[in-house]
Amino acid sequence: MSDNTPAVLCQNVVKTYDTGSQQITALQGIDLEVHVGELMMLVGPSGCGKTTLISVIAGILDQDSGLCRVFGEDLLKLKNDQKLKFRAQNIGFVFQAYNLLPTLNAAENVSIPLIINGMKRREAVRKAAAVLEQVGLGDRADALPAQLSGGQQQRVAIARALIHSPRLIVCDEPTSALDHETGMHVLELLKAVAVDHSRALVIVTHDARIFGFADRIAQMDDGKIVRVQQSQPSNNPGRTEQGAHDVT
Ligand SMILES: Nc1ncnc2c1ncn2[C@@H]1O[C@H](COP(=O)(O)OP(=O)(O)OP(=O)(O)O)[C@@H](O)[C@H]1O
Repeated sequence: MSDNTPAVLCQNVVKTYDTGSQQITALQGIDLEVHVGELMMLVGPSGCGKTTLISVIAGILDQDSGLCRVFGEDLLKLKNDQKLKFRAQNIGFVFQAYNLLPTLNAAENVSIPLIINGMKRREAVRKAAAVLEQVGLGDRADALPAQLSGGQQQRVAIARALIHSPRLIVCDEPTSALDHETGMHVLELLKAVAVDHSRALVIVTHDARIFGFADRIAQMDDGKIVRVQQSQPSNNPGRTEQGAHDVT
């Protein structure tokens, strides 16, 4: 990988879902580049393809055509076990529905990426408790997902995406269940990771309160990227999109 290899490179990415009765083209030729050290937000109306796009980027879904590379790696070209390994080492994903394992407690859920990457269970759970502390859940490490509120489950999911220090973190609506203060804290944590300069973040959001954390904002509509805006530096991350301006 050369120094200027982007964290994410999508070229003419197309994805169609076949439901049997109909075909839905969710991505209609996406071109997108996310730089290393960048926090890119993806915004757009419901159903425009945001979750589909980040699922392709994270190697959870295969595109039908077009190119998608993550840190120079074309995930479509990897065999299944290689792809799983690449994802486990390099990508953290925060799902919209959190996807926590119901029979594992918070610390055990957060420890999963470390265990997949070969760490001993006891050490992984100990590290997980420390990351839970960072997201304000130090006292809920033993709780099962069903014993946690939606916002607490969301923070467990965020801790799980961060724990193995992946180079790419992809989040689907990471603040949807969080109050203002907790949402800002979580974004500060995520942003601090991206500022590391060897990593990148892609965040799907409808939450105007967090637009100010973005370096750039990509606007999607009907399966396409229609605009990419540079976010202006601001000391007020709670500002809205009016503060962004077009990149030309
Ligand atoms: N598994 C699936 N099978 C069939 N169609 C799907 C599937 N997943 C998504 N779609 C369709 O693909 C299109 C894009 O969906 P997607 O979830 O990517 O949009 P989105 O922008 O993330 O929406 P939202 O903001 O509501 O989460 C929609 O028309 C949706 O109905």
